[in-house]
Amino acid sequence: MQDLLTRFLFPMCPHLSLSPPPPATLWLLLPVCLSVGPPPLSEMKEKNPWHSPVAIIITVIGVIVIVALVIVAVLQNRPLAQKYKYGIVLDAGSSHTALYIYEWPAEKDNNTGRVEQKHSCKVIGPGISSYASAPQKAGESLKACMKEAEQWVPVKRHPETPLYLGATAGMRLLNIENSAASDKVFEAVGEALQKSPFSYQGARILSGQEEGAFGWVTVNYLDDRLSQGLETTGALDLGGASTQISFVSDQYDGSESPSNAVNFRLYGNDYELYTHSFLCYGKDQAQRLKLAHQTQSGPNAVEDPCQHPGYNTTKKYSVLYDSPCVSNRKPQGAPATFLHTGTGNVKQCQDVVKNIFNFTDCKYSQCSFNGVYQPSLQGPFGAFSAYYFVTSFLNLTDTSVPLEDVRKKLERYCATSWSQIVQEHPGVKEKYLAEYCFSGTYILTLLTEGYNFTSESYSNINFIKKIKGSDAGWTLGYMLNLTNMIPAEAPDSPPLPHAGYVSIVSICAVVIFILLLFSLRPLWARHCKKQQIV
Ligand SMILES: Nc1nc2c(ncn2[C@@H]2O[C@H](COP(=O)(O)OP(=O)(O)OP(=O)(O)O)[C@@H](O)[C@H]2O)c(=O)[nH]1
Repeated sequence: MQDLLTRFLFPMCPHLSLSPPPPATLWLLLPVCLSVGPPPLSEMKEKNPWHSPVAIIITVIGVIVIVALVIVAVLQNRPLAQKYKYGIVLDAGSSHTALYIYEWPAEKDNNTGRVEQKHSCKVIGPGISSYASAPQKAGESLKACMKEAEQWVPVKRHPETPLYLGATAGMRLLNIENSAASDKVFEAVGEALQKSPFSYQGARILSGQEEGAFGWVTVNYLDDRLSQGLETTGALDLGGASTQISFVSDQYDGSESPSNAVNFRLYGNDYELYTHSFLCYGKDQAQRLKLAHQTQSGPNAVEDPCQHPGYNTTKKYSVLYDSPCVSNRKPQGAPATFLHTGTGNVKQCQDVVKNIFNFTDCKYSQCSFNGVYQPSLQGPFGAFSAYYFVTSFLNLTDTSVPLEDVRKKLERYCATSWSQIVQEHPGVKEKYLAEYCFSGTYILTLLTEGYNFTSESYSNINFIKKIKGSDAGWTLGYMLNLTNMIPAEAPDSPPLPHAGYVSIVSICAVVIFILLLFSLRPLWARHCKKQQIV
């Protein structure tokens, strides 16, 4: 382009220069050429207005002003080197504890930077509620993950990084059963966490409602539905000891069954959320409920349609009934153990599973089960935790597959002999392998008969583990809430990005310079005439 200007423009404006100026200034000289206009042919060789001091001074000042403006624009709006803040949440669940480290840009105003999961660590051993008889061990069990966290969070950020521990259904049950033991576990856990270099903010039991609501916040935050005010996704969480359902329904304003309502104002939008947590209906406790139903009469042996043919193991009554979910049903005079064998029949398994639900009692306009109000299902749903573990193992995450085909697939899986199942999945823990037939059947029963998903609405469910790299679960929503990371009102966003500011300032500078040259046109004309007279 510069070559073109040198070759074609300057011959057309010979009054500007005897020799072409340096290429970088060609563009700046172009408006001068156009504004001044060519002098009479006779003068072309003798008079060159560019050689006048006025022209040189104006050009130099113009160039300096433009360069200065562009430098100021670039420096003023230069994005700062990215610095991060961190937050840590320990999810003390019934089956195990997991630690999550979250990270977000430090320089964002109003805490509006996007929060992402940086790392997670699975604590070795059972959930903290299992340490009721040896509370110190609950604290010790967290040490390895806490050490890992110290390495993931930069040392200079340690003192300002908040550390929270939230306990769910396992501790809810222990608290019901033995509140003194639950306090001791929290004491031991608190002592261990206070020794960490982070800013420990305390440990507490989340209510079922909080667990459901924060799971819903997590899913919708990660999907950017809250910040953009889009239709929200419902959240289905299946834990070991409890299960949660949370969604927004046009039909629900909190007037019917107000205890299921949670109100949020997020990014300038109001949400009236329906949420319910069913204690004892997590995957592990539901299996206890089912086995308790099967052992009502205290038999020596149980033939279980939810176990594979060929499965057989001896189980203790004392272990099976060691939970507040079933302890009051322990059969009198039962033997110490029973032989648990499998027949692998899904239809019969579903019939047994249905016994743990009460589908008939309902004092509201409509219910899910156990007399709990539930408005009509609405919108898409994200199903996570054990919903995902089980459906992904069984290859059932594709909800566009008709429910009938899903049932047939499960039927074939349950009917497969136990020895074949063990042989085909050498890397999977036997504890999990022994559960998938029951868990798959339980999930289908809970969704269709419990929550009333139909063959049609079933396809609105997405079985998910992570969203954009962060685990789906209540922990992120909990931290966002405690650190006020979601503003109630929509934050003001800068009208332009950095590159936009620089471009606009540069364009304005060039335009001002051209206008300046045009405004000096009469002066140029006089100057040229003077030269002519001389
Ligand atoms: N198959 C399989 N099951 C898992 C895995 N991890 C956890 N589970 C089981 O899935 C169920 C749900 O796990 P979590 O979401 O961690 O539940 P939790 O937090 O312990 O339980 P709650 O306190 O009720 O929330 C439990 O029965 C776990 O034993 C896994 O990797 N594979």
